[in-house]
Amino acid sequence: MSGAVLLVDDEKPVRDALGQTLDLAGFDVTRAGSFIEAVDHLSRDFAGCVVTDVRMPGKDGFELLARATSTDPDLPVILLTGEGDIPMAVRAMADGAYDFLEKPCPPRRLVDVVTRANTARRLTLENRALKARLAAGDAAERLILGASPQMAALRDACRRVAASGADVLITGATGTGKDLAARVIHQLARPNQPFVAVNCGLLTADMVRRTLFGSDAGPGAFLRADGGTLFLDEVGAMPLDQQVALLHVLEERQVTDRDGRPQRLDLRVISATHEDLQALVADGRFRADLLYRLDVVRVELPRLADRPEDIAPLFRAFVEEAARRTAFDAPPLSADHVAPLLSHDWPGNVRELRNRADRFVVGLDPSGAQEGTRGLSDRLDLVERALIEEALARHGGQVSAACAELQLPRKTFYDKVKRLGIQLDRFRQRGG
Ligand SMILES: Nc1ncnc2c1ncn2[C@@H]1O[C@H](COP(=O)(O)OP(=O)(O)OP(=O)(O)O)[C@@H](O)[C@H]1O
Repeated sequence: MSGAVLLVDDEKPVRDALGQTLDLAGFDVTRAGSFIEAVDHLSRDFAGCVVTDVRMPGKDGFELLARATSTDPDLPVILLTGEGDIPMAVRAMADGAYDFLEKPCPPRRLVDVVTRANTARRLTLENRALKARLAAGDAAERLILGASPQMAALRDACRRVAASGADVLITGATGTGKDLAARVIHQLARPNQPFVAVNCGLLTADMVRRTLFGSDAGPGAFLRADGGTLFLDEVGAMPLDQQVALLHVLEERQVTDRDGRPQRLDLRVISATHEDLQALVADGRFRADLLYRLDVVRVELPRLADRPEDIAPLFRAFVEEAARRTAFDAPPLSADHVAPLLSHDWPGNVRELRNRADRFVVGLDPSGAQEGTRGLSDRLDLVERALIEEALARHGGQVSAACAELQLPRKTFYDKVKRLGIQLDRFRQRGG
């Protein structure tokens, strides 16, 4: 997990001693006795750093530095210098050397410098991979992570559904990615158009009516989503009388505006539920005709525990993302961290895994592996930020609703948003 080191020194005893120190510190060490032996290992995706002696018979360490920087200017090269070589080594820093170490080098210093170099290297490679993914893939590829067959099938399903224009029902347990799948379908089919999300589970009957059809406060979600996508989350919680009204709009594809004039709608409706709608129909809590109308195309999301091969890669991706978001370093992940993830059954699915990654990055991991590496105020900031962001997400970015839920005066809320670097825009519903 600590990364690779290409260790180059012509003197075997030095190579052995330094190599052993690095082995013990957990690095994956490749040893080379000369420039010629070393060059074959240099590549643009080498996942670590080079530690090379300066003085070697034949081509020396400076020539290896030149070759490494021409292969990849971001590959860290650490020079091992004798006493007389320091002025040259200092000049070599200007030519792109990462650092230099004077021989004999204390093990602790060697490990520190290599750890720093490899952290920088990991970030470089991650950024490159992210940029490549962003440049290469469509929204399904960019946003839906996971190499399991179920996730490949989900990406395909989103593409097919997007191309079809049909209304969609997304089913799956909490945190499996229903909201994400809806946004991906929208992005693939109607990018740059409004995406309006209504969470039927959070609203009273009267609020559902006003949110969907409008009120004195403004036009309803149908009109706001016109041209784009209306996402009805937790549709199983919709009150029965609103189900009738919804069915009517879905069939007629028109609503009346505030002046009572009929307006034709061009939008896709995506509904989502974690409930068994058929069972709700049997219970008399959901209309069979509405279910039939919503369920034109169905996308089912698998539980995380049913695709265990995705758990560790997703956790890594979320740790890296949390590190970028919080400006904390991503702590190294060892097998000790990954094993408990695989034995857990993840009732909260991907959301739970993502929250666990957030806690891991700030040292609140339940294994205690990172305990003590962050100060108390850093940890409290993260908890505060998570609670505020969750409230904003729940209320579609509406500050007054988030303040009410968190019982915070508006000014205090804005002070915290500023201090914690929360971007309110991220939570505002487009078109909403
Ligand atoms: N395959 C995936 N790749 C990347 N992120 C994912 C994936 N699946 C889910 N997520 C992330 O997990 C979190 C939960 O997903 P989401 O909100 O879409 O779940 P949900 O099924 O709508 O949950 P709920 O039913 O509780 O509303 C989000 O942060 C989402 O981006």
